[in-house]
Amino acid sequence: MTDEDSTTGPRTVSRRRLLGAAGVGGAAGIALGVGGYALADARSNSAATQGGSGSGRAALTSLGADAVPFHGTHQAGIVEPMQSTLHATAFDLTAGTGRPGLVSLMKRWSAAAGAMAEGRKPPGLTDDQVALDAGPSSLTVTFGFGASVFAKAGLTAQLPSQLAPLPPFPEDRLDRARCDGDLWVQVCADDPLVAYHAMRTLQRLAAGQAAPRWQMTGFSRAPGATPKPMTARNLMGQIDGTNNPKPGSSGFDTTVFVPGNATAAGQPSWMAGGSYAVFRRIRMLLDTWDQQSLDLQQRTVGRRKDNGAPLSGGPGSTETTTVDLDAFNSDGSLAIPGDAHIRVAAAASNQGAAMLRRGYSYHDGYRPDGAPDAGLLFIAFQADPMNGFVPVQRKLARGDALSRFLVHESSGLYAVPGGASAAGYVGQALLES
Ligand SMILES: C=CC1=C(C)c2cc3[nH]c(cc4nc(cc5[nH]c(cc1n2)c(C)c5CCC(=O)O)C(CCC(=O)O)=C4C)c(C)c3C=C
Ligand SMILES: [Fe+2]
Repeated sequence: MTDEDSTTGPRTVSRRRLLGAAGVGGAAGIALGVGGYALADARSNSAATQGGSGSGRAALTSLGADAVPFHGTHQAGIVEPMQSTLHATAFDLTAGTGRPGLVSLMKRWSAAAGAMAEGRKPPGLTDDQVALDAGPSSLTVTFGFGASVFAKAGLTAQLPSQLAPLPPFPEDRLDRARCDGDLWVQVCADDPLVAYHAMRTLQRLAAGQAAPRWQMTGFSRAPGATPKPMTARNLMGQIDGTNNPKPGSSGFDTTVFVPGNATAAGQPSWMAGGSYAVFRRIRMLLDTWDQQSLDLQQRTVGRRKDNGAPLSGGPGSTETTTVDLDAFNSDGSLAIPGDAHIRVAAAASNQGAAMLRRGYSYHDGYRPDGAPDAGLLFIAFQADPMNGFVPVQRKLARGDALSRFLVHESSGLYAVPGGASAAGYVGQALLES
C-alpha cells in the first residue's frame, strides 16, 4: 500500500488515522489503501520519540503522536480523515508584494508547515511555544491560490479557467468581506492548541507580505469520542459525509485531483496533482430546524437521523445501505422525496458531478435575535468545480428542501496545487513557470 511518487517518495499515515479513515468504508477502505497510503505507526517517526530514553519526557499519547506528512504528490488535508479542529484563513498580499515576495512567503510557509507536521518547531521565527508540549496531532496545512493573486504576482497567463468566479446562486447572502482572498490556508489538527499555533505561526511568517482577510474556526468530532470511528454529525444532528467518494475507489482520483498530465485535461501543467477547493460559510436556521418533526427532518435530507440509513432502505438498513432513488413507498410516493437533499445533490441527478466534502461545524455566538450564529464551513475538493460544486449547487439552490433552513454567507474558490517535495515548496511549479 504505497503511493510511490518519483519526486517525493511514499507518503505514510499513522495507524490510528488509517483506522479512522475506514469509517463508513470499513474494512474495504483499508483494503483499498485509503488513498494508497503506506501503513506506518506514527509513534516510530514522530514527536513521540523525540524525548528519547533518558530524556525524562513521557511518551505522548497516540492522538498527539499521530503525524500526517506534509510532503507528497497531493497536499495533505484533502483525503485524510477529518481532524477535530479547523482554522480557515484567507490572506491578501500587501501592497508591493509581487512574485518574488510570494515565492519567499510560500517557501517560508512550506518549511514551517513541514516542520510542524512532524512536531518540530517552525524555522524562521522565535516560537511562541503554544504547541510546545504536544505532538503533531495529525496537523495538516493546505494552501490554495485565489484568482485575485494571479494578476498581483504577474501570473495572469497561468490563471486556470477553472478558477473563474463562482456564479451567483439564488438566495446567496454573501458578505463580501468574508469572501475570496488571494491565498487560502486550511489548518486542521486533532488538538486545538496545535491548530491555533500553526495558523498563528503562518500569520506571523506572512507579516509584511500578506495580511489576513478573514478567518474562521470550525470543529468536528474528537477522536475517541465514539466507541468506533464513525461519520461525524453536523449541527442539525445529521450524519454528514456518508456518500462521499471513498479514497481508493474507482473514479476517486479523477473526481478530486487534476491528473499528472494536466494539460491533456485542459488544465495548466502547474496544477498536476492539485485540486480546487470551494469554501462556503453556510449558516443553519437552527431555531426553525429544531422545531420540525423528525419525519420532516428525515424527508428533507432523505436519510434517517439516528443511523443515517437512506429512506429507501427497508428494516435493518444502515448508513451504508445503497441509496435507491427509484424506490417507492406502499402508498406510491417516492421513498426519497423529490426535493430531498440527497436526491437533488446526487451525482446521478447532476450528470455525474461529484466532489469530496470535508466540512466543519462552526458556532460564533448568538445573533441579535438570539438565534445561534452557527452552521457548516462547507469545504469541497474537486478536479474541476464545473464538474463538481457548480452544477450541484445550481440544482440545490432551485429545488432542495434543506435549502429552506440554510443561508450561504461567504464563498471562495481556490486552486490547491499539488504537494511539495521535501526540497521544494507548495506552488513552486506555478511561481517558477
Ligand atoms: C453543492 C454541494 C453541497 C452543499 C452546499 C451541501 C450543503 C449541506 N449538506 C448538508 C447535509 C448533508 N448532505 C448530505 C449529502 C450530500 N450533500 C452534497 C452536496 C452538498 N451539500 C452531496 C453531493 C451529498 C451526497 C449525495 C448522495 O449522493 O447521496 C447528507 C447525507 C449524508 C451524506 O452522504 O453525506 C447530509 C446530512 C448540510 C447540513 C449542508 C449545509 C449546511
Ligand atoms: Fe449536503
